[in-house]
Amino acid sequence: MGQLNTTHAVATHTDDTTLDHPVQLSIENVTLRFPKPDGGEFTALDNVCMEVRDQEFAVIVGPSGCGKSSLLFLTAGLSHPTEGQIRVAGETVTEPGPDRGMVFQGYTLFPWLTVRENIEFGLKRKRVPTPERSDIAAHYLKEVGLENFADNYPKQLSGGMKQRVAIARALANDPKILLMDEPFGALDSQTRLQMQQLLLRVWEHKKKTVVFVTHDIDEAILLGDRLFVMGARPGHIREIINVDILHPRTLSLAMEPEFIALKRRVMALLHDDLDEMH
Ligand SMILES: Nc1ncnc2c1ncn2[C@@H]1O[C@H](COP(=O)(O)OP(=O)(O)OP(=O)(O)O)[C@@H](O)[C@H]1O
Repeated sequence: MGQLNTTHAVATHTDDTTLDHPVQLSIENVTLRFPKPDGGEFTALDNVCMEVRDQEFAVIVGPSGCGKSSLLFLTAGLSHPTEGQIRVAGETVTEPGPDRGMVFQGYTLFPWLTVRENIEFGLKRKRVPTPERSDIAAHYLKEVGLENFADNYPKQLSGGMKQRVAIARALANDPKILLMDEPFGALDSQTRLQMQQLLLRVWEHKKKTVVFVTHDIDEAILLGDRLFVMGARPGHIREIINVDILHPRTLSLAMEPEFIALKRRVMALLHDDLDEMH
């Protein structure tokens, strides 16, 4: 594939700079079962294997109930696999830790702290000295465009602004991986598009390893380097799709043939899955 006559270029595999990066997240033969109320067990995830490389933007996309959130919760250390293991930078995950930053759909800011204090929260816990803390907070306030809201409380912010604070707070701790579970799911469509652009810009600056869960195919293709398409009953990885489109990416990408072809491919996979469920 070569250059397009548009603002978005399609990468060849030799352009793909993350291919030779070390593996940052490794999900190894992970099975997750829950006890059923009437006895027996329900298998939510079946032998899931995936690897995410340093600086890669990985998107997990799939139908409702296929286990996307469960996989992210396991990676966060908020729950434990029935079988298999998860490693971050080679270390087995046993509990939540500062190496994994989390941004979820619900606004999880501390309501009694200002925007600046929310962003500084993790740094304070790590006993980072005050001047350094202030510099880091100022940097991330600027990164998410909230310099003028540093002293506001969460209740004074819109939904999009709250999620910008959540992103800044997660990044301020300099995690190895940013875990994002439908972070824009509660936002109106216009704000959601703006947030996607903001996240892309921040990612293009910071090049953090990201694992992002969504059921929105457009969002998945716009943001992701690789899509892990999941199927349900039980949850499994159906296919891994490379999104060979160079950055910077903008919303106009959705009009381009490569984007539409990828969207068709993912939709076909998800529809197959729905057909199997009926
Ligand atoms: N604590 C639990 N106890 C029993 N079953 C659970 C539990 N948590 C999740 N499940 C089940 O596991 C399956 C996967 O759930 P999960 O929330 O991970 O899916 P999802 O793909 O994130 O769905 P959605 O897109 O609707 O949020 C679902 O069938 C869900 O009902």
